Amino acid sequence: MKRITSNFDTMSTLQTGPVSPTEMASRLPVQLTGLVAATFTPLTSEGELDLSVIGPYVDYLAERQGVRNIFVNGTTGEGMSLSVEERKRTAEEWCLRARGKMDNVIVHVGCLSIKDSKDLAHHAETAGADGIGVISPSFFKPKTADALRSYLKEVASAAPTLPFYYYHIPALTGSNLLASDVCKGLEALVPTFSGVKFSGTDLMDFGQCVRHSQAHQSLLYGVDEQLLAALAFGANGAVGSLYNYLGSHFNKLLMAFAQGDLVGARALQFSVQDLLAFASKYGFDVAVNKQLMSDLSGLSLGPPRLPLVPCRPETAAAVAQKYRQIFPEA
Ligand SMILES: CC(=O)N[C@@H]([C@@H](O)[C@H](O)[C@H](O)CO)[C@@H](O)CC(=O)C(=O)O
Repeated sequence: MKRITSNFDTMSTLQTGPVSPTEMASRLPVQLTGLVAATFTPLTSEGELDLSVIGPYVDYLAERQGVRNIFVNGTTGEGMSLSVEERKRTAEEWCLRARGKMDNVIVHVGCLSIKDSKDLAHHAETAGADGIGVISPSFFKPKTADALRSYLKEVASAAPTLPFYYYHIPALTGSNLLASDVCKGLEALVPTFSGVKFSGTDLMDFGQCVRHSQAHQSLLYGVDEQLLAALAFGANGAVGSLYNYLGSHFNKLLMAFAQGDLVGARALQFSVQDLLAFASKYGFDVAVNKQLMSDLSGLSLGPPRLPLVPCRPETAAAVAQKYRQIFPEA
């Protein structure tokens, strides 16, 4: 694992007084780029954590999908449905098993209670994570960008050596704050601010995040079926669930885009959209997605946790069949 905390360690020992945001930025680690798989959390059929699957899962991503970064305990990982203790155990196992195999393990630490978020942020640091991500609280929602920035500042302060990513996912948090507003001036409050995980469809907002970002920050897009559009706007990478089983396909898309082959990149993106258009007829959600990943990878990921209900086996089988038809080489 490429530990990217060392610059922060150096930073804290060298620091003798207040450091300007510009100086801080020059000490930050290099950008996170490429694909980041948002991992599922393996559960037993009784709904308990099944940590034994995490080692083989890491190998599958690295060897079969060419994916070298993971985002754990996020939406796909049902982080908000796990207890704090379960989130700690899961994060520890991912960090342990990813060592030497993944470049970055980013741990999502957002909770409804700021105390729990801070506890998880601190824990991620001690567990050896390479970064943390935080969503907006979603029950009492921050009414202003200022309020959310204050919240993010406090959570980030519990992991002062880890790169911090603001995780924008408005459809699930119900927050109507623009990510570009939230990020305005965030580096002055959060010295570790390293970018945004943008799981929204408002490409103007995304464009504004890119436009006002700093060179060391990563703009990671999270709506996999329209990644190509975000690349055109300047995304540095992508975090999403589909990279679990379409990582090698999306790596081709990234390559085609980098080489200026827009026709090729578009064809690769359209085939993903074809799969999603088919799957959405079945109500494609984390439950269906998790079962699909189990079927395609052979990893036993178990059921989702309530309130998500298990996907009917016929549904996952139909989507898996479509996947094999569209991606015969995968
Ligand atoms: C709402 C949702 O689950 N979005 C996914 C996407 O990867 C999504 O599954 C994909 O674009 C298919 O719609 C990610 O943005 C979520 C994510 O990165 C995470 O698990 O934290």
